[in-house]
Amino acid sequence: MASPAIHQAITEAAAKYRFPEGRVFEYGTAGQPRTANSDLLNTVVFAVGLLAGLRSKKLNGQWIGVMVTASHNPAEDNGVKLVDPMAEWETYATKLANAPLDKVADVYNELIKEIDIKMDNPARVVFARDTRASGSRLVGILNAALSATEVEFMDFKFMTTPQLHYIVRCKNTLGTPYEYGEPTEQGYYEKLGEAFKKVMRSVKVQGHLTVDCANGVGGPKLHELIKYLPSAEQGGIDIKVVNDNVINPDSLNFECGADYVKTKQRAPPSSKAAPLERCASLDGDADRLVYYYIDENNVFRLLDGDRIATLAASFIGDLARNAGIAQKLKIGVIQTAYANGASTDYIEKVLKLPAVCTKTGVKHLHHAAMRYDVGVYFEANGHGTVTFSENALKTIKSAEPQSPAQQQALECLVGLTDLINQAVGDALSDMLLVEAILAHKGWTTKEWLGTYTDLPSRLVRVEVADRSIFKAVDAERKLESPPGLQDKIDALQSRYNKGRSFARASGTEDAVRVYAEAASRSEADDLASRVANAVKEAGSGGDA
Ligand SMILES: CC(=O)N[C@H]1[C@@H](OP(=O)(O)O)O[C@H](CO)[C@@H](O)[C@@H]1O
Ligand SMILES: [Mg+2]
Repeated sequence: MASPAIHQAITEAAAKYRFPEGRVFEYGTAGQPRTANSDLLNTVVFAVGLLAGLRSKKLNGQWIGVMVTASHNPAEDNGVKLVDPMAEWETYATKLANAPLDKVADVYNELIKEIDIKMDNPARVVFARDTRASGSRLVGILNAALSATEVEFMDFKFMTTPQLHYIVRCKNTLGTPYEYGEPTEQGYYEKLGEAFKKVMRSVKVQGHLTVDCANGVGGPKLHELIKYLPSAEQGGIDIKVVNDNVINPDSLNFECGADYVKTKQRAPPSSKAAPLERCASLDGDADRLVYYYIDENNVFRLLDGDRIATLAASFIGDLARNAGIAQKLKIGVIQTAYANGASTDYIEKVLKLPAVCTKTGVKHLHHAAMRYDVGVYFEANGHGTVTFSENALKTIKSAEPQSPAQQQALECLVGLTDLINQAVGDALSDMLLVEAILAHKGWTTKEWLGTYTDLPSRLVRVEVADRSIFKAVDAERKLESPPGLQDKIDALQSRYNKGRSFARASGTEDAVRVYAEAASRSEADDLASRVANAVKEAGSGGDA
């Protein structure tokens, strides 16, 4: 039980908010309630603050992170993510967030009993926010919840989501053999800068890179990171930062950023990049990254998360072989059903690595990646990273090189384990990884694109009356409900050369997403629209 003083403090603090009438909050794909109107979030953020404290107590005072962001979504949206998501805690969060405000303290007490929390344990929380205007108000609410429950906390102000993950990992490993780094923003830049220098010891980046920061928190943070990187003359990267306006809050994710580029399949209209210039886009909280360029025929060429995954897996595989430790490292690539079929083929047939498909949402990919010594995971939209197991770290760090070539490969691998943010997908760290790999391979984006040819694909959003009737199975590649719809999709896709299509309810939007790919653009479009029609019919109660 909470002390009567805490119970009262919670009730008093909660009395300042108004529960949004008729609203039920749910957890989405990213474990993050998000809403188009940030005013509705007050009570959710308050609940998340209470819960973060409980979670920390449950873990004997481990630091828990809370990030206030709505990522790639419009500027007026906001949301909140817990660093260290745990599936069963999502139900607790839902309970707290949906409790009437005068009952929040009672529900808090019920949870203490249900989760069996020792109230004498310390509770520690760190939080940060992206550049959204509503962020400061929401952080104030977090502050109120944490203060009411006497939780120790640190406000890291503006940060990218991966930076906050980094801080949490550093704080929780401090003084252990797995110490991750200095738990400060500067520590983050220093770690990446040092690691990048190590990985780049024998090579040079060719040409320059233009980075579109979605007018989000990634802009100022990239400017900062650049100070810790070797300059172009020293063999480092010549980075041109664009869309780094955080003064005008409405420009966030507006006609720019990784989500715009991936979904619209085009460069931001503001882009001034010349043909063949290497470009990258981050999303609003800098945990997604995509690359692209305009080719000599003025055609837009996208290098998305699938491409980053295949590039990283191929490079790390080569390094492991060159270092003489390939037999000791089990490498796997984790994707979702949205990965282009050509990338999966390339992973299995050319790289000869296992390709695993999980449900959408990085929490699922991350989990699956941890089953490998080196787990490369990326969503097609550009969110991902590489995880190294304890065994991998030990093998890499203790291997005795038998030749200068082996030594070089080992040093590079050691550098990669520091360069890659193993806590979470991190656009800034992933960008340095891609730049380093291209430099090592001596590749331009054109050669990178040439590794395989994407199958034309189409993603369609279908609005239905009730998306909850669409129940997916088999890593969300098949629907078990509504009855009969999957048979229809199967029949449709079998009519197209290399046809593959699936439908699943979005976890973040009130819609069903339909994906289709096939050998040609017209076939992919046709398949997508037919499956979308079947979904629409089934969703309106018609005969599927
Ligand atoms: C097709 C697609 O890109 N889906 C996205 C989207 O999830 P949905 O459940 O599809 O709405 O948002 C998630 C959170 O950002 C992201 O992890 C996921 O990849
Ligand atoms: Mg994001």
